[in-house]
Amino acid sequence: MNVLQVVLFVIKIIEIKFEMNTSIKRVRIMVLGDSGVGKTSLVNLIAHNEPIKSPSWTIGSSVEVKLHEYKEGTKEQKTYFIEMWDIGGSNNHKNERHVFYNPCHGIILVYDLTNRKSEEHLNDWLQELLNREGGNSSMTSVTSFDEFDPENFLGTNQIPILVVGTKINQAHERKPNGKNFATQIGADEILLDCRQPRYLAAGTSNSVKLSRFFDRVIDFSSKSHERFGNSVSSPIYSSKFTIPHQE
Ligand SMILES: Nc1nc2c(ncn2[C@@H]2O[C@H](COP(=O)(O)OP(=O)(O)OP(=O)(O)O)[C@@H](O)[C@H]2O)c(=O)[nH]1
Repeated sequence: MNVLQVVLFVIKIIEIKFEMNTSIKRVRIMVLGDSGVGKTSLVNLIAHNEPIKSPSWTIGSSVEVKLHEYKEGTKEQKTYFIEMWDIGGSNNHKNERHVFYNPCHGIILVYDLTNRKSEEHLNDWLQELLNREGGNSSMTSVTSFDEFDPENFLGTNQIPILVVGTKINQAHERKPNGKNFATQIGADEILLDCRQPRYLAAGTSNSVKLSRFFDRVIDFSSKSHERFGNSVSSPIYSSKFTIPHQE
């Protein structure tokens, strides 16, 4: 058994105990991006509303859980557990990472605003997840397409994606609207400093975007269950597609 298999085994046991102890449903989000962009810092801020003091290098993955009120303030309001799977960005584990990618009900793509390459790499991260080993083409909603088409991301059956740009406190310039990755895939984007809780404070546009994203993830998870039952896999893309390279 290698380290990743041991980690997965322990996670499975925790999940089984967790399910025995609670009737609250849970959904699972993958948090992806290059090493050092701030995934651990972001996930900690979202889960605990406070910055992490000294984030360590993530080996394999780590999981944080947050309680979320689905459709808060409406008759449909319901509490859910949001699992955020922080996947280590190091290339050392590139070949084994796919074991964490299933099931997946939503994706947070993280890049560093001071590191242009990290935004360009988001397409690779998306491809890696969507074409993951174990991806079952019979469960996907999209066939193949050569050119990126935002419609393929915006349909109600498509997996929700949120793009997050970190280290805004160090960023000097920002690409004009329309040139950034989030705009190209038609996803919501949040820009923040993960060390400052005010960026996700209640009532801010960022916190509204995050809450709306979690609601969409829950909708997507419910639809997956309706269509595919309690399958281990969730229906996400496994199609081949390309996103035009940014200048
Ligand atoms: N100034 C600033 N520093 C940040 C921000 N987010 C993260 N950092 C710092 O960036 C470094 C890397 O952050 P991590 O959260 O460990 O990055 P990661 O993406 O989880 O990295 P891996 O575990 O290697 O995949 C740490 O020193 C953080 O304190 C931010 O928004 N602003």
